[in-house]
Amino acid sequence: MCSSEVIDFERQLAGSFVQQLNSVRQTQCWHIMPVGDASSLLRASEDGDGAAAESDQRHTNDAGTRDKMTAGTSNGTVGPPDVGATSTLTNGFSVAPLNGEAESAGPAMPWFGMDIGGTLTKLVYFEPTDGQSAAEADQEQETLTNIRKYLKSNCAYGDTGRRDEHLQMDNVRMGKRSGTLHFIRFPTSEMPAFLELAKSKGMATLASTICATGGGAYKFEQDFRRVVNLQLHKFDELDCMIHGIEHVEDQNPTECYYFANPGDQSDYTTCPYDFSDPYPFLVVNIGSGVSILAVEGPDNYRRVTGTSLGGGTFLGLCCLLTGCESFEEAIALAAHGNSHNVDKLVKDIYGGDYTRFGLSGDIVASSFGHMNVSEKRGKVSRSDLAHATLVTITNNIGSIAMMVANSHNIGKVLFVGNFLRVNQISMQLLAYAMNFWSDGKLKAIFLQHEGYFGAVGCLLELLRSGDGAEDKKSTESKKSSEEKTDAERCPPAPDAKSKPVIDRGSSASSECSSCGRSTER
Ligand SMILES: Nc1ncnc2c1ncn2[C@@H]1O[C@H](COP(=O)(O)OP(=O)(O)OP(=O)(O)O)[C@@H](O)[C@H]1O
Ligand SMILES: CC(C)(CO)[C@@H](O)C(=O)NCCC(=O)O
Repeated sequence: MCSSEVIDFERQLAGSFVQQLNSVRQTQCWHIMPVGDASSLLRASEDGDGAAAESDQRHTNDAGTRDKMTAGTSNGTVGPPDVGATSTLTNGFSVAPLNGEAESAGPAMPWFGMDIGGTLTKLVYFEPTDGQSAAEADQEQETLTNIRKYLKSNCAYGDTGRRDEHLQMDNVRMGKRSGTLHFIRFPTSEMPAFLELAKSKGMATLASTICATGGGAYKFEQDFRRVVNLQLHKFDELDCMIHGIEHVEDQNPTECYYFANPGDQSDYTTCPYDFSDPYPFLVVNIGSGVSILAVEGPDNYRRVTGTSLGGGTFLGLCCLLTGCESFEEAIALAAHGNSHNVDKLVKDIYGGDYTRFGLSGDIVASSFGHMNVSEKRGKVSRSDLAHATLVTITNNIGSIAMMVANSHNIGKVLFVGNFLRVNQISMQLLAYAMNFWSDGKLKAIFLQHEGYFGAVGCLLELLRSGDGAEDKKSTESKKSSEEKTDAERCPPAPDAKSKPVIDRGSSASSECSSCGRSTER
């Protein structure tokens, strides 16, 4: 994955990360946030002003919180499109307002979408702003008003819940309503405290529909019922993510962006990517683990493969190796480290290049390959270890994404997931590697709302399914037989024992869980 340029690039990254932070702040690149956003335990209490002040400090820009493209682009084409009689928003995009009184179609408020992941829970809250009808206002319970006020007046909830104010989307269309989308996250490990907090805010008294996706929608279903008397309506996490991406991108012309000069290690300029002709594209969702999806058209995608070496691996290994306590701390350490003190390069083995197979001497031959020598172990810093861990995980994901893109003949690769949060090093490395190894044919595309698409898509699924009264996987019925899993293709034999099937993609052959026969994909 690495070349001499990658190596130099990584080196420079380490040295110049602080400089980057400063320069991107000057160019209003909102997604680069100062480190130190350390989370601790979520308490069932409000932080109020103090927390909001802490959060405000992390913003790179007070007014136009989503205008990272405006000053950072090279082509000058950035900004809201000319959409005629629409409202232009402070956050850089526009939507047509609803005419007249708001339509009351859709499930009862409040509208939440929740993605309960292996590491982080993402919550989106939709606040209608298209003018409440008198009837709606009368119906609104005091509890609901209080919850709305509580969510909106804080940027931190307890010690670990955070509202990502810089991602807020105003005048966004959801179903037949328009309003503001708020983005909130907290560690999934704090779910018990979150449920107690929700209970203390009166959620149990609201007969509302809560839709949820992610593995935790299944894992915590009983807890939601027991603690807050809520029945979860569950939706598939990958359906939700794809729909969330398409909807957010549709509402925000600057959602997608790419590095203008991925081959130039000193140029951090980003440009909005025009995603109006999207198909086919690859989605690499880097969460705790990694899922890679090939999207051929609307409601036509397939999970091609995945890897367990993802964001959770980076964080877990970093905590073990450096004693750090949070993702933010791990990223801050990595920014000051040098992975070459940890990794063994081709030239460490060959004394130079391995020319026959085009391997430059500066390519990493073996990640962490120096660490078997006690003298070298004695010399590495915590930062070097953090940097090497980040580079190892990132390069591995990039390498798998490249192989999948090439084998499926797909040129656009969307990288999403919270691993990329405040993680300029990985984004830059992915952009560089994709470009370098494909001779510029593959484009790495990043999205502003990184890890929130599942939660947005989940709320959309609720609206699509009317009152959300039944669990459904929205695209299930549309899957072609090629996309279906063995169990879906073959109806279970009456006496079939359930045998796990690992679906790692089209080239894999596996055994059908139902009939036991070998299947080629
Ligand atoms: N504040 C944070 N706390 C913990 N991890 C964070 C934080 N910010 C970013 N991360 C990174 O994001 C990853 C989780 O990303 P994401 O929320 O997209 O996945 P998830 O939904 O929890 O996991 P999965 O989809 O595999 O169930 C973590 O493993 C870590 O690398
Ligand atoms: C299990 C999920 C889908 C949960 O989001 C994710 O963590 C993942 O895709 N992990 C990688 C699993 C694999 O090895 O394919």
